[in-house]
Amino acid sequence: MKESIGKVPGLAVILVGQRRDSLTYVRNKIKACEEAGIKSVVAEFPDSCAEEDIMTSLSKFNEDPSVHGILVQLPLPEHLDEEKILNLVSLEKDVDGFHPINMGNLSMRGREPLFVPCTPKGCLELLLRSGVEIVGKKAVVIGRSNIVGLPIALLLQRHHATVTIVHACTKNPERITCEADIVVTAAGVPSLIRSSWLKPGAVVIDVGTCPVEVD
Ligand SMILES: NC(=O)C1=CN([C@@H]2O[C@H](COP(=O)(O)OP(=O)(O)OC[C@H]3O[C@@H](n4cnc5c(N)ncnc54)[C@H](OP(=O)(O)O)[C@@H]3O)[C@@H](O)[C@H]2O)C=CC1
Ligand SMILES: Nc1nc(=O)c2c([nH]1)NC[C@@H]1CN(c3ccc(C(=O)N[C@@H](CCC(=O)O)C(=O)O)cc3)C=[N+]21
Repeated sequence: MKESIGKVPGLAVILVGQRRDSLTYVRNKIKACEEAGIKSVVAEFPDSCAEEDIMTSLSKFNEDPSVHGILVQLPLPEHLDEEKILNLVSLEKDVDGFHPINMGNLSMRGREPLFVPCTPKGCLELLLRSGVEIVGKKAVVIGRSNIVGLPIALLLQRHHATVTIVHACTKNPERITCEADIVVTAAGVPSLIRSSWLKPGAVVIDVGTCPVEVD
């Protein structure tokens, strides 16, 4: 990085609590940073920490010129106000793309967000690099979370697909998915999609990961 852009980019990660999945994801991110020549720092807080502690740490990262990107690992413990915390992340450092202004710009025509959430961006990239036509196609996204389902749906719409979102309250989801040319599923429910849910030849991306017990 230093050689190619003359600077060492810095990533700051805020990690609250000891969730096993979060620890794994953060470890993977740090490893990816090392491989890419990005300097990373992790600010770790106990589950019981005060909101103020996180806000103070975030403000420091916002002002630190050696930090170019900030990630707040989600989910946060219940007692913390996710909205308040994510709102404080500087727009220019919001590499997750979770700030409401970045999400808002993603959803508006003619606007460009500074960052797009990485998993949705990866899904779109996968479709584009695989030569899947998106314009005018029927796409169904299963899940509407802020970090996966919603931004994927918005991205597909930006690429001129006709998008339907299926969620936990959707009646007869099978009838909707079986008409889709493209299905992106991110519900976190294993074995939700059966073959009868899909049109032959449909392109399917399964974003979901689900831990299963093996003996
Ligand atoms: N590979 C990757 O990079 C990533 C993978 N993931 C994985 O993707 C999955 C989704 O993650 P995330 O979006 O954070 O999860 P959330 O739990 O926040 O959201 C799940 C979504 O799925 C919907 N849903 C739940 N059950 C059903 C159902 N039976 N039928 C239809 N829709 C349903 C929910 O609907 P409702 O809104 O109505 O409750 C909700 O919108 C998880 O398995 C997660 O591990 C997540 C991030 C990155
Ligand atoms: N601020 C924030 N940003 C996130 O990007 C974010 C988050 N919070 N909270 C939780 C979700 C979940 N998430 C995943 C990332 C990678 C895999 C992934 O790569 N899974 C590997 C396995 C990884 C492993 O277990 O070693 C796989 O499916 O092959 C899954 C899920 C990111 N999230």
